[in-house]
Amino acid sequence: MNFVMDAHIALVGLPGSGKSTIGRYLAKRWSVPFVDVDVAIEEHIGCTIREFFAKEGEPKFRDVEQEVLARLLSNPQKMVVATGGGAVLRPENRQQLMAYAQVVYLSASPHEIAKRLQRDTQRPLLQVDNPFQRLLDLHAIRDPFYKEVADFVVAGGGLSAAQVAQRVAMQVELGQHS
Ligand SMILES: Nc1ncnc2c1ncn2[C@@H]1O[C@H](COP(=O)(O)OP(=O)(O)OP(=O)(O)O)[C@@H](O)[C@H]1O
Ligand SMILES: O=C(O)C1=C[C@@H](O)[C@@H](O)[C@H](O)C1
Ligand SMILES: [Mg+2]
Repeated sequence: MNFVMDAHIALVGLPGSGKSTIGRYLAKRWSVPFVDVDVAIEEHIGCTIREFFAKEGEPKFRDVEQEVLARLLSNPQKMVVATGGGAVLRPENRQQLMAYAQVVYLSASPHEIAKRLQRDTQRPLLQVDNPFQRLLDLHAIRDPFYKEVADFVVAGGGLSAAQVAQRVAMQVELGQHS
């Protein structure tokens, strides 16, 4: 594919919206590195995010997330970056994303995500009695932030991950030529 990335491509969206899955596909398509901020954070802290949440709490996690995200975005090598679902909560992160990346919001309904993640045990914020209600609450708070930072919003309702990835690729590649 003859597409030259002049900025990082960052994916934002709720937990389970497909950032890691679709990010990997895009990086392969464009032959650039893929970085999952959650994985980079786990390398930095030396344990899982779930363990870190339990030991240190969410505010400390957000400090680490901010530091790791800023470091990754300052890399001159252009990459596809899957952000953590809550990265947009901090204004500093929103500014960094808007300054150093083209941002794609993978918009998916809480209902669809709840179905996808029925058996998930790794996402600390969803280990509650009613994960669907939690997703509704997260969506209400975060949707305006995701939209604020996004250059593109791609809705994935009823599409497979491969189809969503295809849509994102088209939007970004067309955007470069418009
Ligand atoms: N469009 C889609 N249709 C169906 N399943 C999907 C779609 N996108 C992702 N999935 C599946 O949903 C699950 C969650 O996707 P993924 O881990 O990529 O989300 P994420 O946005 O990276 O989540 P997190 O913020 O928690 O890291 C995976 O099992 C993935 O295969
Ligand atoms: O939605 C969130 O706040 C989070 C999502 C994950 O990607 C991780 O960054 C962490 O579990 C927090
Ligand atoms: Mg992920």
